Amino acid sequence: MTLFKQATIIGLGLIGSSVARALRENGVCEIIVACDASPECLDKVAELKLADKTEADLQKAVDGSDLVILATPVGTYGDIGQAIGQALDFGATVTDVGSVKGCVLKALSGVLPEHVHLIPGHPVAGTEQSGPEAGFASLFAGRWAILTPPQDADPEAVEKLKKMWEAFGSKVEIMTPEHHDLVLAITSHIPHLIAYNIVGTAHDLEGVTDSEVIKFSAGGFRDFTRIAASDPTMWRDVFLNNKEAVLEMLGRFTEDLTALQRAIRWGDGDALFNLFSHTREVRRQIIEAGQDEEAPDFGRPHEIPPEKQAKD
Ligand SMILES: NC(=O)c1ccc[n+]([C@@H]2O[C@H](COP(=O)([O-])OP(=O)(O)OC[C@H]3O[C@@H](n4cnc5c(N)ncnc54)[C@H](O)[C@@H]3O)[C@@H](O)[C@H]2O)c1
Ligand SMILES: O=C(O)C(=O)C[C@]1(C(=O)O)C=C[C@@H](O)C=C1
Repeated sequence: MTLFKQATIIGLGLIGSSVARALRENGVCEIIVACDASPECLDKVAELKLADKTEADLQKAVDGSDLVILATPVGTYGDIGQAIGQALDFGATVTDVGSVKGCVLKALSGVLPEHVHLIPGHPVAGTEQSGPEAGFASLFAGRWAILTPPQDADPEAVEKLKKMWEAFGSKVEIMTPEHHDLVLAITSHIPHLIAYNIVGTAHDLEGVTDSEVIKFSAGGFRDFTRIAASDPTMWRDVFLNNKEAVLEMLGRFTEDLTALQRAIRWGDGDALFNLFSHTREVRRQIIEAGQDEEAPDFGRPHEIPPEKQAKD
């Protein structure tokens, strides 16, 4: 289904390159232009034939495109917006895939011209890997794509973008950026913070325990190390740009952790057992939802091709 004439993707890492593959595989646009700050990345994109054209210059890259997708760390948006603003085609749609949404309008609405449709987006799908080789076309299939259009957004432009994500196999939900950032703070951002912290603490203990923390790391810790291997630049920008929601959710998390600490100290087995039973039920519900085609499937595992999976 051809929805756009020419799509420019800025940032051809894991997500941008997956978008390029999905655009092509599903015939969503006629021409794909790839733009990235890294010459090595653009060389790889050309070698993998992920785009019809590679272009290092931001203004040249967006010229003639009716769709521009930002797929760089969210902290880069302001500078990119400044650079492309005057070069955008009349009536073009500008969207993004960033993990934080409140910051997008703040960074871009002042620097983009009035004639473009700015519709922020976020595919809730990813892996811990980075770069154009890590991407794959089916990354978004069966996953949510969240759009956070401004209140005065053009309904036709929103609908077209919704159709693009649906063509990739995603289910689309529309919400406010504030709601997005609060929900994702607890379901995605804090889990990453916890993983970074526990792996960091364990690494610090290495000296004390004579390397045994890593040597005897059990399944649970290994799962944390996968998440803690995620891209440092991307996640630095997530936390700096979703500060309020993350700090609010972290406050609640810390209170609950203190309650657990107290239960352990005072031997309150019932409190521990009740919480662990409840969380087991949450997991069961998530798995069930993932298997039910009609239900939300946040818990459904990715169909990650074997060659793109984390190596243990
Ligand atoms: N990794 C995930 O699981 C995931 C999931 C959903 C959304 N996201 C979001 O997608 C975006 C990209 O993440 P990723 O995982 O693909 O990262 P990545 O590190 O794999 O790729 C980012 C690419 O952007 C390029 N880049 C950086 N600054 C640039 C600039 N100023 N101009 C042009 N190119 C620039 C880099 O060279 C790199 O090729 C982020 O905003 C992230 O929050 C990531
Ligand atoms: O599966 C993973 O490795 C991810 O971290 C993906 C994940 C997530 O937290 O679920 C990470 C960041 C995103 O913005 C969306 C998805």
